[in-house]
Amino acid sequence: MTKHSFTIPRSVEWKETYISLLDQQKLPGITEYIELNSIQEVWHAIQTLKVRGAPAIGIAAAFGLALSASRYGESDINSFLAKLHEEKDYLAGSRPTAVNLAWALNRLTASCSQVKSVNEAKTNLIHEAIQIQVEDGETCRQIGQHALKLFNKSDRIMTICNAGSIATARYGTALAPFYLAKEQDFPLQVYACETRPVLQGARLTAWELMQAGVDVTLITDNMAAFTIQQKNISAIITGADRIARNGDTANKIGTYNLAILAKAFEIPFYIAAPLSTFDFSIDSGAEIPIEERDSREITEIAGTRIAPEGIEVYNPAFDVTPADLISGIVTEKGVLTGDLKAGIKELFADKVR
Ligand SMILES: CSC[C@@H](O)[C@@H](O)C(=O)COP(=O)(O)O
Repeated sequence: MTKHSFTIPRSVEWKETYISLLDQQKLPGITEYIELNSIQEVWHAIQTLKVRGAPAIGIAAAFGLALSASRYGESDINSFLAKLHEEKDYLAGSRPTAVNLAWALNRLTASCSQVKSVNEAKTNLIHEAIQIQVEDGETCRQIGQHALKLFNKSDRIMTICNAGSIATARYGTALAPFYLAKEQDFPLQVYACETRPVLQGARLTAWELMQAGVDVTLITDNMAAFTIQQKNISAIITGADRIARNGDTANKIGTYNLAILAKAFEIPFYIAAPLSTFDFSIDSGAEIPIEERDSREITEIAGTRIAPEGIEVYNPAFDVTPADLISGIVTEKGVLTGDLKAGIKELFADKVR
């Protein structure tokens, strides 16, 4: 038993006949679990950010597909698998950027590649979805252990968005070192960017780190440069939604700004992500699909209009940080530094084209 154990609620829970989901849209004011009973409800929950963060999206989708398939009436395995693939494609379309979504769904269909009966397939799907969630918790802890070694006692670290416990099975990716630091009485201070337009930093990172007793200070996104200078920030760490073969990394909009600032201030800029966030099918970040979201995320704050009617809006949810601005990528296998393209190639040696 560690000295400090934290009790951040799980974002997704498998309940056999439904999925229980922490509604991240309502946080921090209301901690509410909703029941998802159909594949359409899972699609909608992902699309509307009730569940968000690359690994958590993958976990929710995996449970959604397993739940839906458990109710298929088909007795013929080929018709069952045809329907499974159709629903997999449907769920994969709920959000385009985080590759963990397709990765988790592919794992589910792969778990049925050798099955002989519908019952066997239904059992495998549920088992695989549970396994994805269990593995992700362990993976995130390993990421945290590797990331923590990058920091010194009393460092002040900046982050953006929420790559925390509720964005994963547990611990998070970029926030995992802060949980482990807390467990080990290793003092660190976190500066969280609020993360416009939908404020994952202010609503979620601030909330979950405070719950865990982590020393966290909230700033608006446009305070980043001044804060790095005034507060002597020693490093920046963020999560990722998709990493290309050359190390270019898509993450929440504003991440690229921070990477440029890190270079200007000569401090390290780290990405923390599991291997499931790497997309070996693409050579560079130019091939990453960037989600554009509803203009009201920008023209409104909490339902109140703040911009003139009729204004043109550009609302990309993610940006791509070029590999040459990234000092290191922390995975469950360790920290990649130097030539990221070569490091990634070695990490995925079995998948090299
Ligand atoms: C461990 S979560 C990693 C990323 O998914 C996270 O940093 C991020 O950008 C999330 O964006 P969101 O739009 O909230 O799903």
